[in-house]
Amino acid sequence: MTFATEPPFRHGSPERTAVLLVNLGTPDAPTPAALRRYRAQFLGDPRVVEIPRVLWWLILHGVILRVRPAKSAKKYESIWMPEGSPLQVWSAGQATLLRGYLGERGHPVLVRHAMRYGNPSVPSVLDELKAEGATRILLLPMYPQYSGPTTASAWDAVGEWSRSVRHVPEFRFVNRYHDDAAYIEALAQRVLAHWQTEGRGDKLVLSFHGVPKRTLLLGDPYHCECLKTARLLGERLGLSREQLVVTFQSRFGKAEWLQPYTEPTLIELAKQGVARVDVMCPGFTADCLETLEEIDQEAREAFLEAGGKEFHYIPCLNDSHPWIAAMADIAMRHMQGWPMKPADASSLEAQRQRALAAGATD
Ligand SMILES: C=CC1=C(C)c2cc3[nH]c(cc4nc(cc5[nH]c(cc1n2)c(C)c5CCC(=O)O)C(CCC(=O)O)=C4C)c(C)c3C=C
Ligand SMILES: [Fe+2]
Ligand SMILES: [Fe+2]
Repeated sequence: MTFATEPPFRHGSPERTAVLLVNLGTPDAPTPAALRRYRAQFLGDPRVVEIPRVLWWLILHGVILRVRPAKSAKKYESIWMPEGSPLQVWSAGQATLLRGYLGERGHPVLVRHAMRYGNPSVPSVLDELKAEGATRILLLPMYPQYSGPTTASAWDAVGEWSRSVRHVPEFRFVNRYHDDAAYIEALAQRVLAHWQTEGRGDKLVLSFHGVPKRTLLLGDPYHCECLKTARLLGERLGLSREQLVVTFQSRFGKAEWLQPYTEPTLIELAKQGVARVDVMCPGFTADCLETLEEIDQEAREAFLEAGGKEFHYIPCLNDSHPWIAAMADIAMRHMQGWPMKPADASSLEAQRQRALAAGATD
């Protein structure tokens, strides 16, 4: 084991605070080769697929890395934006906007985004932040609900990076904000804005990314946190139990995952005569393959084919003003005790106006 050579320590050298947003990651291009690289890293993580390593290696290299990348590349192609993968585009934008918001609130901090799998990688961004003088780093996951395969896996990457560093920055980790009032309010504003222009559906379907059911039985809090988010959002919107439907999507592999599954539920609703559904994915803070392709394309088609009349997809929080403000609130709360300038409360409305002028959505 060797540690990086670092400039000699000096008292009084500037110390900077940084916020690092971490999301899952996405391929660099919508091609089978890029997909294979991304997936080998993602699906090779023992936090993501919990089966004996030898068995998993055979399945991974035998089937998953050979057969499915071509299929998956076509799906990515259908959602790719001119600037790149939606998850990448939104994540970069969120970091830029958050930097502005925190600066206005008296926290002139470095803000970056990194991906657990793919680029920009967690170690490469931590290297950059350290080179820029960051001695305090807040890790903020773009997953509101904690789970081993997402949140804990991101922290694994931070831990691995630290093992090669001599002077490790002071880290703080936000594990969850599934019940944070500002996050719930940002979701509610997204739904209300949609209802205002499009009217209201018969049901609001909240579709969360699934995990294997086994992880729930082994003590992962993810399922419980998804249900709490849904309950709080339902209460905020004044919805009855009948009007709110919680489902889990993106099942992968043959094992049972959290139920009820999104697409079969939508088909069942259509068959029961539900004419219009509004569908939202509160567990994703940025639109990505799983929302734009799996929900807005595939699930939409399934619902309409089963006799449903109207399918309304409500976009993720992305660059909406209430969401960036919520991120700023959450970050500030976790940075307490770190040196900072006092917040200038009078500039908050001015900040909102500038954010809107700069392209954030309200
Ligand atoms: C939001 C939380 C997420 C959880 C929990 C999660 C668990 C999980 N995912 C897989 C397998 C796949 N996930 C895929 C895509 C994907 N997953 C998340 C988020 C969570 N995953 C996001 C944001 C994305 C989108 C990435 C993008 O590029 O837009 C995929 C598809 C990628 C592909 O190769 O086609 C798979 C497969 C497992 C096994 C798992 C829990 C154990
Ligand atoms: Fe996933
Ligand atoms: Fe999917």
